[in-house]
Amino acid sequence: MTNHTQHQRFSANLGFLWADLPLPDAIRAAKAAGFDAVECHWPYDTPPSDVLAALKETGLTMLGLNTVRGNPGENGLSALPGREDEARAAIDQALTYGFEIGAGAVHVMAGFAEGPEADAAFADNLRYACSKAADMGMTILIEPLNSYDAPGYYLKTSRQAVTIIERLNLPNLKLMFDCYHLQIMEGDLSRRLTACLPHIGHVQIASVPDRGAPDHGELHYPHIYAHLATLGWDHPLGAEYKPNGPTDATLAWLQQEKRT
Ligand SMILES: O=C(O)C(=O)[C@@H](O)CO
Ligand SMILES: [Mg+2]
Repeated sequence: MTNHTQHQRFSANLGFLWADLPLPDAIRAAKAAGFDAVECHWPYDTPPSDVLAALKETGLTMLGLNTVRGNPGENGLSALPGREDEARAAIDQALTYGFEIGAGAVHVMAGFAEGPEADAAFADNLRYACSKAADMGMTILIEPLNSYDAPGYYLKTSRQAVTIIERLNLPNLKLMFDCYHLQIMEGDLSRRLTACLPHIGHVQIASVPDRGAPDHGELHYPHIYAHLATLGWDHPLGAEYKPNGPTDATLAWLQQEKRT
């Protein structure tokens, strides 16, 4: 039973939802299912004109996309010392593609790294990304990932991300608050959402610990939705979960939220 009055809106993360469909068809499927927006991971194999056509046809907005991960086994380039040229090429690629399809944000992926040289590389690459993104009216997101799924990933906690955001003090540098990752790493999500709110650019959801639909597991999402409503959060929440079957068969939670 939900207890919130303000409806949250939801964005389908097409990196996971309808991942078996070509991206334009996944956008159409998200619209048919009742999502309010879409987001993706790595759309680069699809011509941006095809994505744009599907967005126009459905009236949905693509909220964001990721920079490429790099070589096989890598998970981003921007905190890797000595890889600045590749990191910036990845940032340029994401911003150009994102701008063309009207996406508001690019998630700059840090990669597997640690230590002072990684800190410096990440800061320099974020300054570069934010300056270019500002010229395009876009936001740069950084996202802590949990250490079970991404052991050794540079960004591990919201605390670390907020420290970077506050130190760099760039108006278009924001936190991707993925409830799934942050529940695993830090918990205390209600207080953490409140504390991080000024720095949050996007919120994502999935069940914990299995990263399924947000209707089971250790997080009670109706509470999170209500809490976000009290904080005045009104951007669509990114449904970034791994369907345990055909995506359309996993959407009871969305239909329930639309009914409340
Ligand atoms: O894994 C996540 O969570 C994401 O949001 C991806 O964009 C990063 O792999
Ligand atoms: Mg995420």
